[in-house]
Order: sequence, then structure tokens, then C-alpha cells
Amino acid sequence: MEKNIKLSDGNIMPMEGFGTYKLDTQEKMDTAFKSAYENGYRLFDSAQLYKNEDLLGNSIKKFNIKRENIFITTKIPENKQGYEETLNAIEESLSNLQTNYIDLLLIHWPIHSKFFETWRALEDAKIAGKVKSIGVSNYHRAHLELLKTQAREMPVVNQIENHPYLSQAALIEYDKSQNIVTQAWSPMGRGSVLKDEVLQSIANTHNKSTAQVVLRWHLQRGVAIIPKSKSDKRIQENQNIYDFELSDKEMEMINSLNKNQRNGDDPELVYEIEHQYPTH
Ligand SMILES: NC(=O)C1=CN([C@@H]2O[C@H](COP(=O)(O)OP(=O)(O)OC[C@H]3O[C@@H](n4cnc5c(N)ncnc54)[C@H](OP(=O)(O)O)[C@@H]3O)[C@@H](O)[C@H]2O)C=CC1
Ligand SMILES: O=C1CO[C@H](CO)[C@@H](O)[C@@H]1O
Repeated sequence: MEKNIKLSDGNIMPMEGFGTYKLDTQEKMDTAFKSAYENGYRLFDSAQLYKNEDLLGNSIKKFNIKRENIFITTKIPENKQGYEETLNAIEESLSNLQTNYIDLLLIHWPIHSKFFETWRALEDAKIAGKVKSIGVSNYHRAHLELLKTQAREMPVVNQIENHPYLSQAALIEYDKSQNIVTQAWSPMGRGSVLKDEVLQSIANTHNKSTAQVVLRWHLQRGVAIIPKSKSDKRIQENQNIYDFELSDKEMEMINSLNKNQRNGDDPELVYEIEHQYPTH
């Protein structure tokens, strides 16, 4: 199992990263960051919305981590979309993170009225060297099809809500067909899937936890993951998923748990974008 993936722009991204949502004090960030880094995580997923880019930047400095040893993802929030607004937001993120480049910059949620100009700002920021890779988050196929009509280059990553109760099979297949890596947010459904009996029985077979089974399922489907935990034990557990393999039958059993059940918003319902393509 490869721990990194080559994105369609040629950059290398870790398949497993660390989610930082809710790590909103320096103490929480320092503790989780140190544990995650020591346990081998190299990708850290932040966002302006999380109000912790500065905390992440401080932790990287505090623990003397070389910039090139870390892969930083951050996101442009809804209220800062638009061409100039996005370019300004990128400067803010660079300053918060205390760095001169972002490894992967995502549009956090699609906003129809600012759709193309926000993407154009990401493309220009990439040309200017402020961002290495550009992508989107919470985009359905319809958003990607729409973007394709004007984009100079397409996103290399689509970060979407994805877990066994929201398996997103059609979108993942579409992303693949467009050379877009799907990255799962809430890969464990924020914990909601971890008591599932089918997952529990598969976990018992492998002497693993249900969290480890779910994370492994994502990787075996080619989906990148960014699990979050504040606990040293669980940070370690979530990384200890490379010494077992799920059979085709077990993969199928997990695929069939899908209920199209979201914990977060459905972007199309919220933003009323016209869509001609199925969402599931
Ligand atoms: N692009 C977007 O719109 C979004 C992006 N994200 C990103 O995705 C990341 C991950 O998603 P998130 O919503 O945090 O959900 P996750 O699926 O990663 O679940 C996190 C929850 O599960 C618990 N947990 C973690 N590991 C285990 C384990 N091994 N056993 C039992 N419980 C566990 C955590 O508790 P504890 O901390 O106590 O271990 C926490 O409550 C976020 O941190 C953020 O970076 C998230 C939402 C939306
Ligand atoms: O990144 C995020 C963190 O979680 C929030 C609450 O579900 C999401 O809305 C947001 O997109």
C-alpha cells in the first residue's frame, strides 16, 4: 500500500493526513500536532474557518519541523470568495501559517455567484508560486462539470464527506475518471459509524478496531483520509492501518452499509446550484 499519491499536477500528497477541525487552542494544537508528527502524519488539514491556521503555524515552528517535511492544506471560506477576496485570503493564510507557500489550497464550499472567479484566483496563485496544488471541497459532479467549462486547469483533489454511511461511490468514480483524488472528510463519520455491527465483526477478524477497518477501507478504495483525534492513543491507532488487508468480500460488506447519510450539509441543497448529474 503506497503511503503517498502523485497528484495530476505532479506533486506528491500523503494518502493519510491529520484533520485539525476543533483544535482551537494552542495547547490542543501543540499536543495533537506533536503526537501526529511523531506517529508519522505529514499532511495537516486546516481551514480559515477553523481559526487555527496560526496555531498550526506556531506548532510547526515550536517543534522545529522543516517546512519541506510538512504538507499543509488550507481552505478559502465561503465569505472570502471572489477574485480579489480570494487573493487577499491567500495572503492571510500565508501569514497565519507563517510560510511562503501552501501545499494544497481548496475552495471550502462551492458558492455559485463567485464560482469561476474564485477558481481563477486559485489558478493565478499557483502560477505565482504561493500555492503548489489547487483543489475543491464539497463539489458534486455537477460543480466539477461546470468548472470544466472555464477552468484553465482542473482541481487535483476533491475533499468530500465520505464514510461507510455515505459511500459516495458514483462521485469517487467520476473523480477518478477526471484524475481528481477524492479525500474523505469525516472519514469515520465523526465517530457515528464506529459502533456498526458489520464493522465490529470485520474488526474482530483482523484484531483491529472499527476505526482502523474504516480507515483501511478508504485507502483500499483509493480515497485519501484526514482523520482527526485529540487523543494520543487514537492518533496512533488511526495510523496503525498498514499491517492488514481487507478482502474483496469485506470491502463489499462495507460498501453495502451506505445509507447516503450526511453529518454535514449537502452542498447542492444549500447553494441551489443547477445540476444535470446525479448526486449519488
Ligand atoms: N472540507 C470540509 O468541509 C470538512 C473538512 N473536515 C476535515 O476533516 C477532518 C476529519 O473530520 P472530522 O469531522 O473531524 O471527523 P472524523 O471522522 O475524523 O472523526 C473525528 C471524531 O472521531 C473521534 N475519533 C477519532 N479517532 C477515533 C478512534 N480511533 N476511535 C474512536 N473515536 C475516534 C474523535 O474524537 P477524539 O478527538 O476524542 O479522538 C472525533 O470525535 C476535520 O478535522 C477537518 O480537518 C471536516 C469537516 C468538513
Ligand atoms: O470543514 C468544516 C468543519 O465542519 C463543519 C461542520 O460540519 C463544516 O461545515 C465545515 O465544512
